[in-house]
Amino acid sequence: MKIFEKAPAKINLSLDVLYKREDGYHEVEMVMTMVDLADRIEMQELPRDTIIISSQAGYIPLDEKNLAFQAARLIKDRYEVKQGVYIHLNKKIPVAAGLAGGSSDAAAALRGLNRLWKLGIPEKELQTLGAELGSDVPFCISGGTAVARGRGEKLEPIASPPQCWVILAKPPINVSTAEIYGKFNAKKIKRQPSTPNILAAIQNRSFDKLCEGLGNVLEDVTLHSYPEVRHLKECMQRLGADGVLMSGSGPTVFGLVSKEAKVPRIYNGLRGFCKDVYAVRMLT
Ligand SMILES: C[C@](O)(CO)[C@H](O)COP(=O)(O)OP(=O)(O)OC[C@H]1O[C@@H](n2ccc(N)nc2=O)[C@H](O)[C@@H]1O
Ligand SMILES: Nc1ncnc2c1ncn2[C@@H]1O[C@H](COP(=O)(O)OP(=O)(O)OP(=O)(O)O)[C@@H](O)[C@H]1O
Repeated sequence: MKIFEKAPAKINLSLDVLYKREDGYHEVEMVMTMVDLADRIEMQELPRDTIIISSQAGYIPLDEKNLAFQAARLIKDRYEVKQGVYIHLNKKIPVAAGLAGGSSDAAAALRGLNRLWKLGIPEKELQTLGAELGSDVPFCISGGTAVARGRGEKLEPIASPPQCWVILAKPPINVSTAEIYGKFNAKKIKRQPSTPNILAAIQNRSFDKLCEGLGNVLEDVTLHSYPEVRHLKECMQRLGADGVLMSGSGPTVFGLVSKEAKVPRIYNGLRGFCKDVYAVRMLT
């Protein structure tokens, strides 16, 4: 049997860091939502006890470093599944971009293998498993829009933001999440927390307040270390996006745009100097 799962990209509408924890992770509070830029994952059962990963993308690991491989191994070990699986990743989400591409693949593999092997694992339990693979994986299991707390695994689903266009642009650099959290100094934050403002904007269905409320405390760290990200953010603002923010630890910058007529101008303006540009919708 062969099954398919979609693995959409996420963006952070807010990202507040409360403090650094004893375990080295940071306690966060953030609002995340999905956009309709997605990898497509194909899973096929193998009679042999093996996990094989392939992808059309030449630039991701295909061995045990791949998060989809780790997801398959975890579910096989935990539920004593003897069959194997062949997983093909049709990558569309740029890698190491701050869009949770690998995390979403891992979540899609957990959801898909739960179906393929008829394990009947409830969603909450899949999220607990996912947390062993990465902080963004639990959110990617359920998707939608949610407030994430803890290190990202404590989720509270909320209403979707007002519908709009999302323009994503990734400069040609890779940014390590560990490096950015490592350089972040919680004591030096100048900004007010953004999460309450985003929650209020969503509750009031106000696109303007959503744009005003956008905030990510990791942005200053990445913009300081990688000036090309700052340049991209300034370009997107100049081209007329209504609200602009870096997603996650970067380097992807997203712009929210309410009027469809403005999208081609911003898209084409960015494409002039940046290869990875996407105009997508939020997934509601
Ligand atoms: C930046 C975000 O993408 C925002 O959604 C997430 O907070 C990071 O999620 P992720 O990439 O799934 O992160 P993980 O793979 O769990 O962790 C990568 C590294 O980021 C740092 N990390 C991650 C999450 C967190 N709450 N605090 C941290 O300090 C840790 O150094 C960790 O070693
Ligand atoms: N299935 C996968 N797809 C993409 N990258 C993967 C995958 N599995 C492992 N990786 C590795 O994970 C690293 C981070 O890639 P990913 O695209 O998940 O980053 P990201 O979008 O910044 O994630 P996040 O937003 O969760 O921090 C890369 O170095 C990549 O080699």
